[in-house]
Formats: sequence, C-alpha cells, structure tokens
Amino acid sequence: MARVLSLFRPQPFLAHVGRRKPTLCKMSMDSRARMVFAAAVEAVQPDTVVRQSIERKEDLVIINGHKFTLKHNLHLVGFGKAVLGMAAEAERIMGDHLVKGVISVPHGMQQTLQQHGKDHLLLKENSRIRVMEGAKHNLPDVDAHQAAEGIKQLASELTEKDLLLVLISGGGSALLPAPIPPISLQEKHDVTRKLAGAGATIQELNTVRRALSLLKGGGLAHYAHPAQVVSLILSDVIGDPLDLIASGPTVQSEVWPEEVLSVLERYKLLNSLPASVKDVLGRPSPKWREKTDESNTSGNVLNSVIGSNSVALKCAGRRARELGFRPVVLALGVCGDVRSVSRLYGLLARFACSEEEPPPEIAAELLRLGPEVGVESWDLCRTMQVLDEGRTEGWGSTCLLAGGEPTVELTGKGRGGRNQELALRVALELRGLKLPPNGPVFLSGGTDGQDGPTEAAGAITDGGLYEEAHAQGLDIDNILTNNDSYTFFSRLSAGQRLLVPGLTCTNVMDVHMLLIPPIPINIR
Ligand SMILES: Nc1ncnc2c1ncn2[C@@H]1O[C@H](COP(=O)(O)OP(=O)(O)OP(=O)(O)O)[C@@H](O)[C@H]1O
Ligand SMILES: O=C(O)[C@H](O)CO
Repeated sequence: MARVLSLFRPQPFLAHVGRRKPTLCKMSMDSRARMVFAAAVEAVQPDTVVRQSIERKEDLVIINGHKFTLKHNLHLVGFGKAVLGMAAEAERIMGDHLVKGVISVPHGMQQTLQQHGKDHLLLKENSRIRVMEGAKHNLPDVDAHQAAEGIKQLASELTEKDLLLVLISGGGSALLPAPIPPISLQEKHDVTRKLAGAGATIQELNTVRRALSLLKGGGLAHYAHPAQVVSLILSDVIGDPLDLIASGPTVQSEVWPEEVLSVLERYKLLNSLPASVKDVLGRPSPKWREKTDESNTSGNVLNSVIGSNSVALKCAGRRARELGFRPVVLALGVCGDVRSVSRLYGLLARFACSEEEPPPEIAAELLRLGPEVGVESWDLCRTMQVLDEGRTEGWGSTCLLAGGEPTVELTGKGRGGRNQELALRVALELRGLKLPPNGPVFLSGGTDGQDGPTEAAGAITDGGLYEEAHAQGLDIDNILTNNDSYTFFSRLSAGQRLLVPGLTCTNVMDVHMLLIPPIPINIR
C-alpha cells in the first residue's frame, strides 16, 4: 500500500492547524460537527444560489451567459423543497416583468419559514406567484396533484412571446405528480413508495416516475412550447444529471418501456402492477418524447444547474478549517446500501487511527468496497494518503467530508431515515476499536433537514454509542431490523445525538462527516 500511497502526494499542509485557538479546542467535537453541517447548508440557501445565477441589466437578464429580453412576458413555475426561497429571490430580481406564477412546495413550508424568522425566503404580500403546499412526507398527494394541474395550465397558455422561468429543486418529483391517465394518483403513489422502500436508487425511481407522468421527462417543456423556457436547478442527484433531478420536467427524454419494466422486475413489483400502469407502459411513447425535428423543444429550453452538493462541501471544508480541522473531501457521490457505506467509514476511521502503519488489509478492503459505494480508487488513495500523513506527522484533527445519497432496504415498519440508520451503523463499526479519546465522531445529515419521514436531518454518533444504548435498555439489533432509527435516537440520551435543524429550505443530498481527533503520542 505504501507504494500506492506514495503516488498521491497531498498539498503541503497549512501550518495554522497546529496553532489552533484554545477556545476551539474546548469546543466539543459534536458541536463542531454541527457547525460544519450548518455551513454546508448555508452555502446552498435558495436565495443565494438564485442571486448568484441571474444578472439583471435593465430589461435584460443574463443567465449562464444567455441573454433574455424582458417585456412583461415573464411567467414562473417551480416545484421542490427549496423553491419558495428561490421564487422570492427571482421575484425580487425580475418581479416588475412578472405576469404570473405558480409554485408547488412542501406542506407547512410558509409557516415554518415564518416561525424561524426567515422572512427573506417568503414571497411578499402582493406577490404574483401563487404558493401551493403539498406532498406531506415527500409523497405525492391530492394537494401536490392540484399544484401540478395549476402549473400545467399556466404552461399550456404561453405563446412564443413568453419566457417561462422554471425553478427546480430536490423533492420536485413528489411535488409535481401528474399521472398519465388512466393511472390514478393513488396507484402512482403506491408504485413509487414500494420502489423507494425496496431500496431503489433515485435513478431507478425517476426512470419509472418519468414514464408514468405527463410533466416529467420533458413534459413541462412540451406544454410550454413555443415559449422560451429557462430552468434554474438546485441539484440533489449525484453527478447533477439534468434528466433525473426532479425527474427532468424540462429535459426531453425518451421513455424505454423495457428499461422501466426491468427496474420494476428488479424490485419484484411486476406482478403487483396495476392494470393502468401496464396499459400506459404498453402504449407507444408520445411523439414529443421522441427526439425528432418536428417535436423537439430543446432549442427553446435552457437548463442550468445553479447549486449542488459540491458547493455545500466546499463551504463546509472552509468552516472546518476555521474550527481547527484539516478538511479532506473524500467523494461527492457516495451511494449504495447503508450497510456497505458504514463499513467504508468504519474502515477509514480504523485506517486514520491505527497505532502503527495501518495493516494493508484495511486499504485493500477499502479499495474493494469503493466501487460498491460510488467512491473511485483514486479518491480513496488520495484520502488514505492524507490520513496517513496526518497520523505519522502528528497533524491536528481531520474533517473528512463526503456527499451523496445511500439507500436503505426497508425490512421493518419503524420510523427512520438513511442518515440516521447510517450514523447508527457507523457507530457499530467503531465499537470496540482502540480509538483515541474524543473520537472519531461521525455525522450524517440530509441537507433538506428531513431524513425520511422524520423531523430530524440525521444523527451524530461515535464508538461509545453501543454501550450508551445498552445502559439505557435500547436494543440496537431490534432497532435496525425494524428500521426504527428515529425512535432509537429520540429515546437515546433524550435525543441529544439527533441533528434537528428544522426544514432548511434547501436540498443538495446528504453530507457525511468523519471527525478524526489528533492521535495522542501514547497510541501512535
Ligand atoms: N424507517 C426508515 N428507516 C430508514 N430509511 C427510511 C425509513 N423510511 C424511509 N426511509 C428512506 O428514506 C428515503 C426517503 O427519504 P427522504 O424523504 O428524505 O427522501 P429524499 O430522497 O431526500 O427525497 P428527495 O430526494 O425527493 O428530496 C428512502 O430512500 C427510504 O428508503
Ligand atoms: O424530486 C426528486 O426526484 C428527487 O429529489 C431527485 O431530484
């Protein structure tokens, strides 16, 4: 391994880490982890990303280098967890030309923002944008269906003189349900819920959603044709694929029924499919979905990603440095089953905290596991190099950051989310290891502030969690079988390990953080 690692020499480390301010050292690892997470969320606030992406010069707007003339011809639609704040900022910038707008945002969004004093993310009283709230617990419902109808209606009325600004963020799929008849809302809801519960990835889920929806997969752009369409997208999907974020309503994409059926088959849903779904999948794809010259709307559409997980991690790293850590970004696309992902972080912690040269088996297992969890060998080698040098040269604490969206295969009926389950499983990986005092500490949090159908964004754990739970009569094995991580963390030590920022008004997937304290002399 030493030979492999020597290929990846890191940047010389900044000297200031060795001279941390004493106040920082007194702050607990837990508090610092929470502060770094907060910085990640702050960087991708909806108003900030919109402001950074739109340049207004009198009656001209410039977006991603493209110029558009405003002539009181601007219409606005939006759907997603971050869209209210995005719309408020867009209206501040271009509102004098805004004719009308409709947005679909999560249930309770406006009240939450008011309660948290985030008035700058709310629309002004005389706004021309209609806010519709729905999709409780991130599942399509009647309210979201009505919002989708309103959005479809607005788009259908546009002419070639109009400009449609589309604001898109994660959670948009559930907030824009327009099932292709005769599929009912309930049937669509059931298919997507079963797929998500079986551990389907967002790529698989949205491949199916696109095939069953009027507005996804370019449907919205089709309804808006011949208007000019500009979509500003806050990405919550690994690699920022335009056709998958909120199921790509302004990205023309062909539907391949075979592909959709193979996803449904993989999760054993083929036999229980409603007749309406089979009917829709058996029909030829509508003309506009095919990329022929007559039907193509893409010349009229600009899709622009204005914020993502990488922006959040960059700012998290900056905050970590201020708090006395040496930041290292492992990867932006951590995915796969939480069991494998927890193993990855357990191995990295062992690697970083080894008394001597880490046994080569750890590096070998990490490199074997990498592809399964979306982490390139190159990134693993680079990270191990940094951790190894930190250990041998006695550098201060390290903050290892990663982004992504792992999955959980639900086997029980408890309450939880992938972040809480991951944090719990990492704690089990760390259990019983010979580790330095104060750490390592692991945090996993959804940047939207909502992990699965729970009030928490995630949790913070360490190697002492098992003993703590045992002392309080909590049976971790049972909890995991029942996917009941939220109940577990709520009961454990009065919920102190939960990460509860409330709805954050943004959404760029999850942030994972492994804080590794300095290795004391006696175990080095
Ligand atoms: N009890 C549970 N324990 C663990 N994970 C769960 C549980 N219930 C749901 N999940 C997982 O939570 C995920 C849904 O979480 P969430 O509602 O935060 O969606 P999301 O992917 O962040 O949504 P979006 O991308 O639309 O914002 C699913 O992958 C599901 O498997
Ligand atoms: O809404 C969705 O489809 C997911 O959040 C991915 O963008």
